[in-house]
Formats: sequence, C-alpha cells, structure tokens
Amino acid sequence: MSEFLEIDGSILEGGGQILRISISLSAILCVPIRIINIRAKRSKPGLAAQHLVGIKLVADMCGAKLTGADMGSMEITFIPGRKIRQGHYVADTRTAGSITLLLQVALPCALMADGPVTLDLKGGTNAEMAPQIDYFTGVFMTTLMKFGVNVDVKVHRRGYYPKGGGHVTVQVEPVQKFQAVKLIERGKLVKVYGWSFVAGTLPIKLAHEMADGVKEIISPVHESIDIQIYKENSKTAPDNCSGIIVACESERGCALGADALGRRGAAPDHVGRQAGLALRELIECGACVDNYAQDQMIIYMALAEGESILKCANITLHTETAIHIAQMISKAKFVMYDDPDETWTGEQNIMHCLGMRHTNRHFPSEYWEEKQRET
Ligand SMILES: Nc1ncnc2c1ncn2[C@@H]1O[C@H](COP(=O)(O)OP(=O)(O)OP(=O)(O)O)[C@@H](O)[C@H]1O
Repeated sequence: MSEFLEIDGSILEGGGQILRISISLSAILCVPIRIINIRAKRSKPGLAAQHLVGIKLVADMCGAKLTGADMGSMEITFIPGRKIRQGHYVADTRTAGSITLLLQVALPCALMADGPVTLDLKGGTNAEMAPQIDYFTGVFMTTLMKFGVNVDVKVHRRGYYPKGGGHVTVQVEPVQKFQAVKLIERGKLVKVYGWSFVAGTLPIKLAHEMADGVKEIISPVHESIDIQIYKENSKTAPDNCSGIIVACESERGCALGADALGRRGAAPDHVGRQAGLALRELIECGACVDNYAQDQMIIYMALAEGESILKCANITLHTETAIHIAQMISKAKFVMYDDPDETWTGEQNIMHCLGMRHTNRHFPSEYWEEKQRET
C-alpha cells in the first residue's frame, strides 16, 4: 500500500483550491499526501507562483518534506512534520499572486501552531479571482471569528496586477480547537457598507461612479448604504487599480460581501452594478454566508468541535470540491440539503458538517494562560 494518500487535482473545480485545502489538512492532521494532475482544469495547468509559494510556506511552518514543487509542476508529494511551529515566516509571490490565497493555505495551519505565528506576505492585495484583502478583513473575518479565532491584519502596501509588490503582516494566536458555527437564520439587515477605491493615477471620479452603480442596485432592498470613497495613498499604493467591495451585516451577526475590480473598457458604474447585483442576490435569498466564504469555511467546519451548519445561496463547485477533499483527508462528514423553508425555490443550499473535533496537541496552554492574566 502507498505511504501517501493520493489526491487527484483534476476533480470537480480542478484548480488551485484543491492544492491549498489538501496541504493545510495534511499539515494539521499529519497525513502524507501525493497530489497529481495539479490544476488540470486550468488553461495553464500545474503550479503557478502563488501556489508554489503557499505550499513552500506551509512546508516551512511544519518542517515538511516536499518533493516536485517547481513552477508548472503537476505532481507533488508532501510529508508533513510532527507539528506546526510558531515563529515569523516570510513568503513573497514576486508577482501579483494573491496574498489572501497565501493566507488561505497558511492561516488554518498558523491557528494550529505550537505558539504565535507572524506571517509577512507579499504579492497582490486586490487581485481578480481571489478575495480582496479588504473583503478578508472587513467581511470574511466576521464569519471566521465565530470559529473562535482572532487574527490581526496590517496592510503596509497595496499590490495590484501585473506588478504585485503588496505587503501584509498577519499576527495569529493559535487555538486549541475550532468552535462549531451555526448560521441558519440571517435576520434583518442592520447595515450595508463598502469601499470604493482608486489608486495610482486613476481619477477619484471612477470610485464615485462605482459607488453609484452599487447604490442603484441595492437601494430598492436597503435604503441606507455607507460606501467609503477614496484614493489610496500614493506612497503605499503607487500603481493603478480601481475596485469596489460591498457588504452587509445582519442583526444575527452574518456578514456577506461581493466585489469587483475595475477593468479597461468596463464602465465604472457597470463594475459597481456587477458587485451590487451579486450582493442583492445574496440579500434576497436569505443566505447567511456569501458565495466566496462558503468554500473557505469548509476546512474550519471539518476540524471544528461538532455540528456546524451554514445557510448559503446555491452551493458552488468550489464548495463541493473543498468538501470532497475535506472528507478524504479528515474524519468530517458533510451533508447538503434543500432549505426546509417552502418559499425557497433554489438548489441545495444548506451545508451541514459533523466536524472531527480536532485538538491542537501542541497548543501552548501556559503561554495562553499568561496572556489571559495580562489582559
Ligand atoms: N471575488 C472574490 N471575492 C472573494 N473570494 C474570492 C473571489 N474570487 C475567488 N475567491 C475565492 O478564491 C479562491 C479561488 O480558488 P481557485 O482554485 O479558483 O483559485 P487559484 O488558486 O487561483 O487557482 P486557479 O488559478 O487554479 O483557479 C476560492 O476560495 C474562492 O472562493
């Protein structure tokens, strides 16, 4: 029998997310893995800069033996070390490769370390097809904190496509366990908010137009919308970029977001409307998490203490993929079903997970008690 659990990177979504969730779970649960057909469904398959840097970062954190990790490689093996070590780690994609996707692979590991971890991450802060850093801090973290974690994020410099060069520091206190999370009833919205920005030489009027686009779509479902409109500081964001992140929070503490980046040839009000429409759909269907948080919550649900339930809009292929991998590597069990609410006419939208109750055996209890006394 092989000493590795074999993961097929071409299944379902067939992209970089398979790699990230597999590596994180392998490091946390000490399961040696071989990943084949990496990103086979992408136009340029194999490891790109962001994936390579992310897996090397986790290998460093847990002292793993990593083979095959080169640019373009379609197969790697990863033999994790015994524990995830506290410390200061630096990772640089040297491209606009997304910092939040580096975090996607490294954060669950840092939370299961034997002491505090600092991650100094360099790359893109606001990239296409990845969470913008502002979504991460202003929306995603609200849901993440419900798993009993706290993370401090500082953005020193913005990095945009194609140059990158952004820099973010993330301070992570480890936890012993992840709490289970149930978000089934969203309740009334208490605020709709967002950020509309330009950077570099782009005129502020673009940010106003993006915000107007959002307001046009959202105001029929929620009257007051608080969007900050600004130009980034040229010292910390010298390159050109524009974008919008729009979010809502409910009386029951659910936070959901949607976003869009400006593109050459796309009218800014259209960019705003695009983000507004995505958020409006979420608001109207009563989801408790947005379409991007769904798949990113799977690893935390799988490891958590007991039963987590999230009400989503329709379950995405990224989410199905993350569930498939989580069930292969961990002992968690997921079930998806339709909302019992009869007014729901969509597809399956409730995710139920019996988490495996993973305990961080290396949790630094003494350090933690000392810290509690200090505060
Ligand atoms: N606009 C967005 N806002 C927030 N999160 C996003 C957004 N777009 C994508 N994501 C998240 O980013 C991740 C992208 O995973 P995916 O496998 O597609 O990317 P990847 O690593 O760049 O690989 P590939 O290039 O193979 O697609 C998913 O977790 C997805 O939910």
